[in-house]
Amino acid sequence: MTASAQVQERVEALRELLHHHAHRYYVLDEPEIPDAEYDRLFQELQALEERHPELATPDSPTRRVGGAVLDGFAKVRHRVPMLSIRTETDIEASGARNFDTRVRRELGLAASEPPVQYVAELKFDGLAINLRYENGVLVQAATRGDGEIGEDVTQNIRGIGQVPLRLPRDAPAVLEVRGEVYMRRDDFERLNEQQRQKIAAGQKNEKTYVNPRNAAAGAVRQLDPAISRQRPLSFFAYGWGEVTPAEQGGPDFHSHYEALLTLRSWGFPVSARTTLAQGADDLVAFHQAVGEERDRLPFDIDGVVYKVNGFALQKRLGFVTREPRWAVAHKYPAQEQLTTVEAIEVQVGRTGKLTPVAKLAPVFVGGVTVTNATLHNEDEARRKDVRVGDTVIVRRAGDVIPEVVSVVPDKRVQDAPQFTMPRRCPVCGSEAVREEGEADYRCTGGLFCGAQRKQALLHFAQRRAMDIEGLGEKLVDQLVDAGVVKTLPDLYRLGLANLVALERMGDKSAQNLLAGLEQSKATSLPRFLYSLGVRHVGEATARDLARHFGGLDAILDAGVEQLLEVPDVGPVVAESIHTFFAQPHNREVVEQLRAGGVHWEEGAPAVQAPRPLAGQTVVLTGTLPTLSRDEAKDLLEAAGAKVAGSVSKKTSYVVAGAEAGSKLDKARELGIPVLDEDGLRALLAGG
Ligand SMILES: NC(=O)c1ccc[n+]([C@@H]2O[C@H](COP(=O)([O-])OP(=O)(O)OC[C@H]3O[C@@H](n4cnc5c(N)ncnc54)[C@H](O)[C@@H]3O)[C@@H](O)[C@H]2O)c1
Ligand SMILES: [Zn+2]
Repeated sequence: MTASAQVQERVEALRELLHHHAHRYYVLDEPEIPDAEYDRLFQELQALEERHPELATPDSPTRRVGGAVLDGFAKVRHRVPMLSIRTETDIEASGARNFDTRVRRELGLAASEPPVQYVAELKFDGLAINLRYENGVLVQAATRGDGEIGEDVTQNIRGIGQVPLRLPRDAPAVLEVRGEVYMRRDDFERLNEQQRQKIAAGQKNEKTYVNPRNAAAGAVRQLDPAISRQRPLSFFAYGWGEVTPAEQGGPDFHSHYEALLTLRSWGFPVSARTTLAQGADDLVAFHQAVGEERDRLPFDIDGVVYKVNGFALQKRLGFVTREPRWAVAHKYPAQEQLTTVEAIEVQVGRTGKLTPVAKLAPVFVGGVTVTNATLHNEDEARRKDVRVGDTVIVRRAGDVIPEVVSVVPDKRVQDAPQFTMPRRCPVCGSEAVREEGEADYRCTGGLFCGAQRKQALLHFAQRRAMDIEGLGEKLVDQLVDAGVVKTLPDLYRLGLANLVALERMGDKSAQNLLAGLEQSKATSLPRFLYSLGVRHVGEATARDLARHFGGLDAILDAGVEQLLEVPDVGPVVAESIHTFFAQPHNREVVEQLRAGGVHWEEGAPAVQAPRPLAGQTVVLTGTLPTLSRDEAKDLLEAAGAKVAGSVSKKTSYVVAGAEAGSKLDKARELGIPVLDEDGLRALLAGG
């Protein structure tokens, strides 16, 4: 094989790959590889074509912009093509000099001539939109498409608050404004959190988005404008297309910067970071400064853009195929990279939440080396189907914890097992439970679990709990970090010697803390119960439990059924209390606290009317012959039932009177027992 046949083969392979990935990215909004990977392939092809011009073809990805138009949208032919921007490959700040050198050379400027003036802008990571205004009214919004023909997405763009629908009087008769539709990082995180909740609640057709750009593109190219409107989108203007010419009464601009300022005066958001720059030094400084700010920006950028400011100079520089010679994109380290998963571990948070975390082969993402990435929860880990050995895309943007966004499917290692969430806490071995409708598993060993130590101590010491004077966050950190306190009872074993050995702890504060601990021992049952930090047991529930059972032992041994008899305690709360006290380690801690001197006055169990309907849910519909709706409700609640407003699989009974409507139909459909007023009375009587 000759070298040139090899090169030709490589060129063809690259084109095929790039076509495939461009289609996934631009048309389907479902990229399979990170941008950095795409850019690498793209630049390899570009370099080969530059070295072997005979291999260039007009349909090469290097000659064409973006992707095709999605079915379902009307096509829009752009009056002025929407181009791409060349990327400077040297990502060091000094790479900016390459652009200035090229510009000066092409303009034939001698070294002695003054610096070229540029505009330096952020390169927003969203998607380009052309907004067309006629006589001051937004008439059309279109995506870039292949640069010549885009998609009409006017309905979806109208919903973006930052896009003006009307312009002031001094705007020209025809004005096309170009800019980027993007999603802020916080909006993106919130959207994905909502999506995860929906998935946890069993909504099958929902998905999470891989990054803000992808979420924005999906929202803009959403065929249902109602769904699109629920997606929080933002907009920045950075250019224009067709504009009424000056000789026909249009604006008479001479520079890019001047035009941007005017767009701003007409109500378009132009980034405050857009700056005039004199020569290469300013560009280098801009790249550096923005690079330092990047993590703190509220939105993703993948680089900065430099544009020659003066229109006269721009004209002299002109265009090559798909990009202007007067502009360049200068990138930063990519926020998404490929790496492999070495293990999947489960971490336990301060509050007991279990999070699956992928341990990665170290990879440089968004400017730092990353070795851990979150998989969020069981559903997400399964939906993405991440397995040990997989090649994955990792994303790290801003201060957000790095996450695995997707698996590269054709790199799956055979026989890698699917991930399963452990049913026990990996730190303390207590049961891990996932409550209905929740996305997360939680460790139930709150009093003993090493991961939850600090949280448990802080909660215990709170004023509304055991009220331990002088035990705040700093001291808890110190005590735990020094290994002096592991579980709650250790607090009552502290002596002066342990305390004064701590840094910055004087005799006096140590004495005060010991006194505070001593005082806290005399407490009340509700306070004590609350201080244990049982999930769903707030102060009110603690009080109800104490009143109902009278003493602690009855609570420790109560089954779910008995717990359900406590007013206001529903199935989720009952289950949580029961599971908590079923953990041997938690019970041990409670015993040790009592043995350590924590005490209260116990009462007698409350005498309770019988509650034959505890744990049942009843729906009322229609008019009953003698009981009013409120009376029926009171009777049911007094008997321990919950009265709900709608019928579901969980409904125990439906009580139907005259003119019962759809609730009755629903009950029949689901096979739920239907009672009349007599039936209701029999039920209340326990029969
Ligand atoms: N992951 C994949 O599979 C895949 C596939 C195709 C393309 N891509 C990515 O798409 C990008 C390249 O495609 P492109 O041609 O759309 O973009 P580009 O890099 O050529 O840049 C042009 C685009 O930059 C945007 N932009 C943001 N701020 C701007 C500003 N201040 N001034 C002017 N333009 C600004 C506009 O949307 C414009 O269309 C790359 O980042 C590439 O990695 C990824
Ligand atoms: Zn645990």
